[in-house]
Amino acid sequence: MEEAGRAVATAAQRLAPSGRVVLLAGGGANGGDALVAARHLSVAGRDVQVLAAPATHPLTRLNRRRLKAVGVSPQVLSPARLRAGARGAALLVDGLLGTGFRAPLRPSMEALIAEVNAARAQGAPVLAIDVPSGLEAGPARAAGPAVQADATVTLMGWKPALLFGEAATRAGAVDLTPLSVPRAWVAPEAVAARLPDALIGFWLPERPADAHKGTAGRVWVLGGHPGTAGAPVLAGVGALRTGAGLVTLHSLAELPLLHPELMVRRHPSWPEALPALAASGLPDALAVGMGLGPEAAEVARAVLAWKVPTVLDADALQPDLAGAGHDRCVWTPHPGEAARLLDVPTAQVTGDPLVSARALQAQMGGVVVLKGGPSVVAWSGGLVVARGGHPGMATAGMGDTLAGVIAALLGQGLDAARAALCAVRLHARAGERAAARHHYGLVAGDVAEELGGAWLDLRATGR
Ligand SMILES: NC(=O)C1=CN([C@@H]2O[C@H](COP(=O)(O)OP(=O)(O)OC[C@H]3O[C@@H](n4cnc5c(N)ncnc54)[C@H](OP(=O)(O)O)[C@@H]3O)[C@@H](O)[C@H]2O)[C@@H](O)CC1
Ligand SMILES: Nc1ncnc2c1ncn2[C@@H]1O[C@H](COP(=O)(O)OP(=O)(O)O)[C@@H](O)[C@H]1O
Repeated sequence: MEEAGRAVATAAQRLAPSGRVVLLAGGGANGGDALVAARHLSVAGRDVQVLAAPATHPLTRLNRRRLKAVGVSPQVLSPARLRAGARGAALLVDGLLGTGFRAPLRPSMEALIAEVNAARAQGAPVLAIDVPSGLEAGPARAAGPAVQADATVTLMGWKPALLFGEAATRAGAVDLTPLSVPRAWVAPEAVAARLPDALIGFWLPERPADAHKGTAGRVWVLGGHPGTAGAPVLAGVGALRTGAGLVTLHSLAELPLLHPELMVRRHPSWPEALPALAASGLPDALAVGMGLGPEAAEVARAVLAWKVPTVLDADALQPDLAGAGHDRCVWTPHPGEAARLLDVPTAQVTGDPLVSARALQAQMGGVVVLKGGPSVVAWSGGLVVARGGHPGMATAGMGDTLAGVIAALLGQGLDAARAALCAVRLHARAGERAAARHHYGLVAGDVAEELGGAWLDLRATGR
């Protein structure tokens, strides 16, 4: 609590370097963090006003005494006092409710939260401690009445509510403060790891000066069907723009020859094509499913038996492939496809993407990328929530490009988990770059064009 409160005080100093700081302390440990912050701010010479509920947590009681010892006496917390105190305040610090909050909100607390939001509307910025009050830390569901913060200092780990859905917009800019506490103390809500760009940049493969197209990864894309013939092309371009040396598209459909760098082979039927392909020498990686149509599950089952590093996307994401995955395969469902695999409503997937991603990984094996804004990567050793991306990426074909990016990294020798983690971040970074030019008008091809630049951005942070 001491470390947490000090981090909150530091953030408060940064957000409001002068003026009166009003700190709101609930009865639990979240309120205790606010009391510690108030002490540090007061000792630093800041004008602080503390409105506190009766303390129920022993450390919160202790920190109330410590605060009094430096000459600050908390006032009783009430909506009227909050309204009066917020007038002219440089900053409101919300320590009403943290991870101990369980919905539904009691009316007395709802009135306080309404006052905080009214004060913010009048111009007082709000800094939330751990999670904005009124948000349950765990689920990613839409918030009921909750504090709208400008910034949040979250403690120990990212809470799902700060990452997904409408609730995440309540937190403003989030800063993570890791605390030096035993792992066992980390609240179960604080499970979502986010990888630094520097680590992704470090993992991206370097190639020697004498590299040639045969050493930069041979990738096959199996997909396309009349009406969805563009999907494998987008995956192929994604693979090329991620550095794959040789990319061949295999399809029963006639594919648009928009990119002469892509090799295209049209086959009469999959039952004829698959044995011939296997006999011709397997590639370093493959992506299967993009626009492939009704035969996708059978094609996917056949190629999984090849044990080549494989991305399974779109039509290849079928429940009857459960358990057919191997440790070099990556499944890339969006929430609708994830719901089909898990046989649950889509809202259940989007309501708890972390739990859904774990369940999918257990069901399908290998690595799962549950796509969205943001995406979740799950493998047997961990779970990571990706950074970045842009809402302009919500457009058809974006996932096809990602499948190609993953395949290219698999083909360049990354293991499945690292290929997925690097690809998702590369794709998101490329989306951010493309959005700077195209905003909501960006299309999958624009993202592919930015993949090289995104790679350089990430590598610059990683070396
Ligand atoms: N774990 C650690 O190591 C560390 C944890 N840390 C901090 O502890 C925080 C968690 O603290 P916590 O567990 O004491 O709970 P907390 O968020 O203060 O909520 C309890 C209060 O909420 C109230 N309340 C609950 N539901 C309600 C409702 N529906 N409607 C209205 N009120 C409701 C409940 O009231 P009661 O039920 O007691 O009347 C009680 O007053 C965490 O977020 C972080 O900030 C840091 O110090 C770092 C180390
Ligand atoms: N709002 C967003 N923020 C960040 N990334 C997004 C957002 N919307 C979509 N994406 C990304 O775009 C891709 C969409 O994939 P998908 O739905 O499979 O597209 P398609 O099936 O049309 O190819 C995913 O990688 C997803 O993470």
